[in-house]
Amino acid sequence: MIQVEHLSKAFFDYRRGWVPAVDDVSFECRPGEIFGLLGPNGAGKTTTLRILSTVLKPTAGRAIVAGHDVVLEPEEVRARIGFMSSNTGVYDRMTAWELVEYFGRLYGIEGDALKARMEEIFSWLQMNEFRDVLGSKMSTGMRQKVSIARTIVHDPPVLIFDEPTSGLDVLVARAVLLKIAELRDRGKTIIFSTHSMQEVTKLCDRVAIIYKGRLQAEGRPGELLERFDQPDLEELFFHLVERADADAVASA
Ligand SMILES: Nc1ncnc2c1ncn2[C@@H]1O[C@H](COP(=O)(O)OP(=O)(O)OP(=O)(O)O)[C@@H](O)[C@H]1O
Repeated sequence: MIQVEHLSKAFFDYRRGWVPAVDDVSFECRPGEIFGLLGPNGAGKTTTLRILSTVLKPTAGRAIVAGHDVVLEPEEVRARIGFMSSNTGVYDRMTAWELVEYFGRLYGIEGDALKARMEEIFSWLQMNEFRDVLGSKMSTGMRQKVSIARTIVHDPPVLIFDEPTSGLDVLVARAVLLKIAELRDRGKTIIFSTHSMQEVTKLCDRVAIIYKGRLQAEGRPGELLERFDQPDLEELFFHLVERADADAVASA
């Protein structure tokens, strides 16, 4: 379970001054649910996910992840989450098996328990045929599977994916999304960021549309279309962006 309450994060930038990357954002993600953060470039998605994964501290507000406050108990949070971003890579000189084993050990899993968990993951992700392939020799699809494997090796209840399909071809992207859906069906709490309406429509139980750091709307996709009287997610998105821009002009 993830609870985000009035979360804000501002960065100081010499050119732009204080940039409110995340501005008073609140939402909740529940177990067995995929929650999508949908927004354009620079909307504040990555900053939000970095706060949830304890990489960044918020300027204001709070976030509780798997029962622990991200600022007050970061280690408790880190033990209970898997965070995958485009930086969650593989190492050129380690094989698939060695890399996942290495991360398993970092999470404190050892011996038979680690071996059993790895066998389960390698077969679930169909990674057995490239167990012994070095990172430097892997295809993009293989690398993405290894990234998922290292993210879930400690079987965390909460999974945070920052644009997990960015830069992937349609086949690899589809395989990743199917695995994320399976993790949801196993009862995980999943949050992921995307700028793809299609991914949200296909995958998300609930979505938060974020623009310029602010949450513009949040709810089940179908419910949102009804609430704002829009025919599809794309139209809804443009409607919310135009409304936010008009509000910004009016209050300037
Ligand atoms: N370390 C930083 N220093 C200064 N500004 C930052 C920093 N990190 C993010 N920002 C700014 O905060 C805003 C939100 O950025 P963020 O990366 O969270 O957006 P995003 O929705 O993830 O976008 P993208 O889809 O491009 O990754 C942007 O204006 C960005 O330039």
